[in-house]
Amino acid sequence: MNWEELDLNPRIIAAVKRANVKSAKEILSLSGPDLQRLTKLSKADVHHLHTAVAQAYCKRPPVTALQLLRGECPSLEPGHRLSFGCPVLDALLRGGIPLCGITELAGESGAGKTQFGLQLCLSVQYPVEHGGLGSGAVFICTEDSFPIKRLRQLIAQQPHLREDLPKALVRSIRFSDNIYIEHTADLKALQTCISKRVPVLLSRGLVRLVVVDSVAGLFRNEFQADETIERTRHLLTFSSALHRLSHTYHTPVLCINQVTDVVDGPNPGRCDFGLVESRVLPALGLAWANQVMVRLMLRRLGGCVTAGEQSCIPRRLEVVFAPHLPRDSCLCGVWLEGVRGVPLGEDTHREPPPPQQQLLPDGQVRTTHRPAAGAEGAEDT
Ligand SMILES: Nc1ncnc2c1ncn2[C@@H]1O[C@H](COP(=O)(O)OP(=O)(O)OP(=O)(O)O)[C@@H](O)[C@H]1O
Repeated sequence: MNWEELDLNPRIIAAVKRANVKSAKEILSLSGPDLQRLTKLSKADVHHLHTAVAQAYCKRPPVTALQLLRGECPSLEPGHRLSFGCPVLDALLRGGIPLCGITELAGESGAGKTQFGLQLCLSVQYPVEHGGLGSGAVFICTEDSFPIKRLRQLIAQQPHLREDLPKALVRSIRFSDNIYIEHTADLKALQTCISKRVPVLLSRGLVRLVVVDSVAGLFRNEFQADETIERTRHLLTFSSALHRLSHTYHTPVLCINQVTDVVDGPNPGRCDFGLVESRVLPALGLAWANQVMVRLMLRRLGGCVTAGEQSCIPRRLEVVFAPHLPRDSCLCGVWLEGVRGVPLGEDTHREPPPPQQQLLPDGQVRTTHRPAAGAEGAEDT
């Protein structure tokens, strides 16, 4: 921060420099009494300091609609995205997940969706030049309790995942201090969290990523099959609150979603975004799909993929739709150190045999999927 540009008495600026306060963010997130203690300034001086810094921030040029559309932010490089911390995944998503709008990650249970969410909570904390946003994350759990053991493991393994970064930088970040965990057991609690608690964290600059794990559970549980209009109304209220937060604070929002089985086979009348071949579709239907800017699908495949001494069940991360991306996919795995893509050429993935098709007496075709040799009961190691 260039303190000399602020409309402040040089005495106050000197006190701030003496106290080693370096950024406007630090000033705005400290309370008056804390700033007084640090700078040894009077209450009136601290009030002037807070006001001058806040005014300087308000004078930043407004973001235009075109900038929002391109994912640009005046203080960031145009098109800056939140990196996954893995070159293969980042290449698929052209840098990572966009800063504006809702990114959905759908997949079956055990696909590794939560692992992706946790990894983003860590990568957001790296400085902008290393693909992060230099801030924390808020992780909203709606069903299961927060996987704290796995988070600790991922933090301990960060030097291995981010081998591209200086070890001292990785060790200097206090990852667990910057992840705010919220548990919301019902829709009312979720709305309160999104409309009251999350904005406080965002406005204080404490977080720059919102993860909701997951969206489907609460909306499925709280409404009966004949209450679709009411459910859609709540869904739209929820999604518009997320959009407001994302656009106001230029913050990526990751919504984890479950999938539903396709029971009636391919149906040309149903809008499933080219996923007609799939046996599962993201939950919550078209009303929710229209609120999502980027839809990603994560699938567990058969077979096994190895890297060094580790092996795991391969996953395919697929871009279903996104305004800036083609339909594409990449192979990845959930390893001890986190989610990583498998680069082409290093692909040791053994594909399972192709599905067998059998014509039944009633004219229908039965498809049987067989696991790869040696993959039955395979577990990630
Ligand atoms: N320590 C670990 N090392 C390697 N892989 C792990 C580790 N912990 C979890 N996994 C992998 O991640 C998978 C679970 O991932 P995750 O909990 O993210 O799934 P999910 O898609 O969120 O499932 P659900 O919808 O049931 O919550 C496990 O099946 C396992 O393959």
